[in-house]
Amino acid sequence: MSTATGDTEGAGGGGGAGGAGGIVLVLDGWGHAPPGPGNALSLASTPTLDALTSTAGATLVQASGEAVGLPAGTVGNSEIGHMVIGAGRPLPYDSLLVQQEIETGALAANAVLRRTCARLSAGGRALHLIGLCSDGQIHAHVDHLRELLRIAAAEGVRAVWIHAITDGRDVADGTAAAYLERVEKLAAEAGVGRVASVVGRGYALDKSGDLELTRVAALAMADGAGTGVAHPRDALEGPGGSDVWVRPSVVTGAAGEPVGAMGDGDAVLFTNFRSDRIQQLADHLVSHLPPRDVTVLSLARYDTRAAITPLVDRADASGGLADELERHGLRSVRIAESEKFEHVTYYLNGRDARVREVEEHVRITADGSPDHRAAPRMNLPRVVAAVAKAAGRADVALVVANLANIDVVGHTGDAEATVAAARYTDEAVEAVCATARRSGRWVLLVGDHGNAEQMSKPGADGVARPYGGHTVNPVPFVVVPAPGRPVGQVRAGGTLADVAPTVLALLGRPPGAVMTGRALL
Ligand SMILES: O=C(O)[C@H](O)COP(=O)(O)O
Ligand SMILES: [Mn+2]
Ligand SMILES: [Mn+2]
Repeated sequence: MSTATGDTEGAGGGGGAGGAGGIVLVLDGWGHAPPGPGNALSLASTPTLDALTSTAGATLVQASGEAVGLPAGTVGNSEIGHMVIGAGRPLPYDSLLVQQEIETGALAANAVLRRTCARLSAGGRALHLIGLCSDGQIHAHVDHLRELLRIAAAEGVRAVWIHAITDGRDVADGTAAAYLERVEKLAAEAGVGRVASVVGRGYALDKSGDLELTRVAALAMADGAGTGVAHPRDALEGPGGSDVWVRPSVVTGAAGEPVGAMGDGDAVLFTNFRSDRIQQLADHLVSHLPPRDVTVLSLARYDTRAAITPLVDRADASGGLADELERHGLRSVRIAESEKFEHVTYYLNGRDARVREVEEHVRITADGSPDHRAAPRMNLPRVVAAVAKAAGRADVALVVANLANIDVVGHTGDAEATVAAARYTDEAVEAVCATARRSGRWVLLVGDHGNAEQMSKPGADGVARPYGGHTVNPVPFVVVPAPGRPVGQVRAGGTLADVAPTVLALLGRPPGAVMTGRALL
């Protein structure tokens, strides 16, 4: 992963910039939908964004589904959004690659998976499947679990334990019971598999570094240490208050013993296709399991410290904006709060942790794990100040900043807090545009996927519930010209793949050789 610096500029020097250069603002979760009661963006007072999105420099671009390299009809997400913004082309995302390997039969023929199943079958040992149980398609999909259960049964594995992680963030809260029921049905259809533990994603998928949350999740899955329940759905009755915070619960047998603790000779397969939130748990589990000799695999490649063998590998994302800026010797400063720091560095660079000589990373850190519902402004003033500081430097060609509020607060599902987040974001955009005018820079604003424009959604039972997940809506794309340098009408019908070519054009450079996107100017 990328190196982090404090609120001051990171190390590094060199690399002049032709002209004053520009500022790219990724407004995370900034989707477009008609005004309406569930659209927090249209409900909020956002005079600056309203004016900017009504200019000739504004259009809508696609940020979901096949336009960015996701399965058709799939909502966008921050990882693929920032990867495609950086790559200048759609990238087959891990969820699409897994789906393709299921459809072609390649996953069922995977040598590592078949060898592992054969060993478990011969030795009477268990396979443990750990993953987010929903069809949110941001981190995982229960359809992938269905295929893995089918393969395990076909390969003769007789003991398969499912360690279910409940969602409530990528799908509506209050739907965990329906998904648990769906998982049990999938196991019954496959003829193998039982739920052994149920843990909320707040514990199991923490990525803030709160290792106590990770520890209690891992102990429930590995050792059967947690609140004992007779049936998986009983875990939802606990005090957690939401699907996200279902306390680590363990299904127990007649004598109160955990039914599916991990034993010597077992194997674990993580079924999330996205790494950033499960890697903390995976690393902890790998270090906790010994002296038990347990094989650990993952469905897709993870950015863990431990070497975990993936069943499906990643697409190449090199040759993007970071490589082109380096090739032209153009210095960039990347700025974001912790929640989105990896996105404007590691993911924008194509999941490449190398910090280039012409790159500086600024992480704006928050104290503790803040309650975003109560504090929707987050650390915006410090992000804006860091942007102004970088924009004031003549050696900086490009400032890239992520304004996280609309998405991070949107994920709480609290429409009122998200309206406030949108208002604060509008103020921040006005401040950045003023900085740009003072420093003679252009500004490019773009969403990475939708979220706040849809804050309610009917659940599986048809009942409208608060919805904090992402959408398939297009996102606004706006170029604010540098003072005295008009840009004219931007082209309609674009996608996130056109952002990097547009940035390079604004910097007076051609698109990268492997970029299929084209400048929208
Ligand atoms: O991980 C999360 O916070 C959400 O599940 C996905 O949000 P992101 O794709 O915007 O990070
Ligand atoms: Mn995002
Ligand atoms: Mn999000």
